[in-house]
Amino acid sequence: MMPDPLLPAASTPASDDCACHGPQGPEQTIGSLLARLLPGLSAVEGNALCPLRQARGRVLAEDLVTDQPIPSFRRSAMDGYALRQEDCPDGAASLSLPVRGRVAAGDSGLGLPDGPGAVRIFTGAALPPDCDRVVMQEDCDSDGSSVLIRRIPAAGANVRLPGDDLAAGSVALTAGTRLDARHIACAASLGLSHVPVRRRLRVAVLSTGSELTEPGQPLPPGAIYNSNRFLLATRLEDAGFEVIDLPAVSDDPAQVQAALRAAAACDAVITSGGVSVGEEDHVKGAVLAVGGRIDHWRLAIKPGKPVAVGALPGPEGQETLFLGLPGNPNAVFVTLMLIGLPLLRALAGTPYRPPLSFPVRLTEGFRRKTGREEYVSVTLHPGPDGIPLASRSGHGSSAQQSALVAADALMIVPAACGQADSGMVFPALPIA
Ligand SMILES: Nc1nc2c(c(=O)[nH]1)N[C@H]1C(S)=C(S)[C@@H](COP(=O)(O)OP(=O)(O)OC[C@H]3O[C@@H](n4cnc5c(N)ncnc54)[C@H](O)[C@@H]3O)O[C@H]1N2
Ligand code: MOO
Repeated sequence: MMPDPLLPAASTPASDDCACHGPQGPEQTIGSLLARLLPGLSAVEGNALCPLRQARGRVLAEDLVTDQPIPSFRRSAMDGYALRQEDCPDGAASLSLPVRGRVAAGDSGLGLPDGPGAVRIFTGAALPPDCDRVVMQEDCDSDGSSVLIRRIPAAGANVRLPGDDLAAGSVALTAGTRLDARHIACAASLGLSHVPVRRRLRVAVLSTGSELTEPGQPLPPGAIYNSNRFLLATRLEDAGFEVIDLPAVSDDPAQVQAALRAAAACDAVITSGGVSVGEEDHVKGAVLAVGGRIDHWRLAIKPGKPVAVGALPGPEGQETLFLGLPGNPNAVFVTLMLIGLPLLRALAGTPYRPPLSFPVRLTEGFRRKTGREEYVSVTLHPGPDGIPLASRSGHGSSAQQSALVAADALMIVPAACGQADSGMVFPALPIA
């Protein structure tokens, strides 16, 4: 059977995907969770034509096909002289020709008059129809009226052919591409002033916790500042989504339910906190109380074990993706990156691509509990053999935000590894 391109490469069959059975039931791997969820997600409806200068971060709704070859005419790749085949004798060491024309970028094609001759030409200019090569001016001496060519170029030298970049009829940009400067420039080179894009995904962000105080306010005893709200909103905006930034709610079932009901009008709802097993963890219960469901809970990763994925009933009968992330800030960062963003991108119309890791070498060993794959915040330094050296940037707590702030990458320690020794090589994911 051909692998489904949507599914993560590391996906495992649904029947045996439990990395660990805790008292609350199985914990899933990231690969198995994405493999289950991604095929069921389809992109939001609603396309628009977007001016190029506003298209950054938007998702292309259709393939862009070029009807013209790019470039559309033969042009010079160098400043120099355009030559005809018949003026370039085989095996000659050098050649002197009268200069019989001049063509700069933007001039329309110019033919050579009869008789031997070269045409002064500049980079990007249309090649005269009867010429087939260009000699760089560094290989010539000229007084303006004639040119001595010291190195005779081969046929086709320094000529860009029509379709050299893209042949007519080829796909220049594929549907689902999240547009950055490269893609926008490519669309411009096709002559497009607007591109078809998908509607921007609307994602509601709700932080829960009676201990939360907004930055700028005095901090009462026992309280902390709400940082997850800013982490989530900023990261989601960076990813190109429209963020509906809701005020935090206390650990109160009625408040959480009311906020979820309102948030369900968006395409997806992400909460932080209140998703674990304590009596003050009301998020999963609130999802059920408003008529939603929890399909998955608990991942075999550290940080980020208690992650709930499900759906909320939307106001028009549609299902709104629900993602309940844990409260610890580093768990929010990791689970948003590894679970949240892939799911949201699928809703936004971007096909899943597994993250690309690179190898790093651990500098100082540490012991750890087995059973969960761990994403360790590390700083990187150049290594003698080209493999970066990785040092843990904290003590491994998912509440230690300073470790994440200092980190260059997340080093991935496999679930079965109980002793990560100095010198061992692990895969890592870049943070940015
Ligand atoms: N008996 C158990 N207790 C816990 C377990 C467990 O399996 N059994 N799992 C632990 C793990 S792992 C995590 S992660 C946390 C997640 O719990 P919650 O999702 O219920 O999160 P909270 O308890 O609400 O908060 C955890 C921690 O994070 C701080 N927090 C919460 N929201 C914010 C915010 N917006 N900005 C900054 N910091 C926030 C909160 O004050 C707590 O310190 O559960 C463990 N417990
Ligand atoms: O998932 Mo928790 O983040 O391990 O502390």
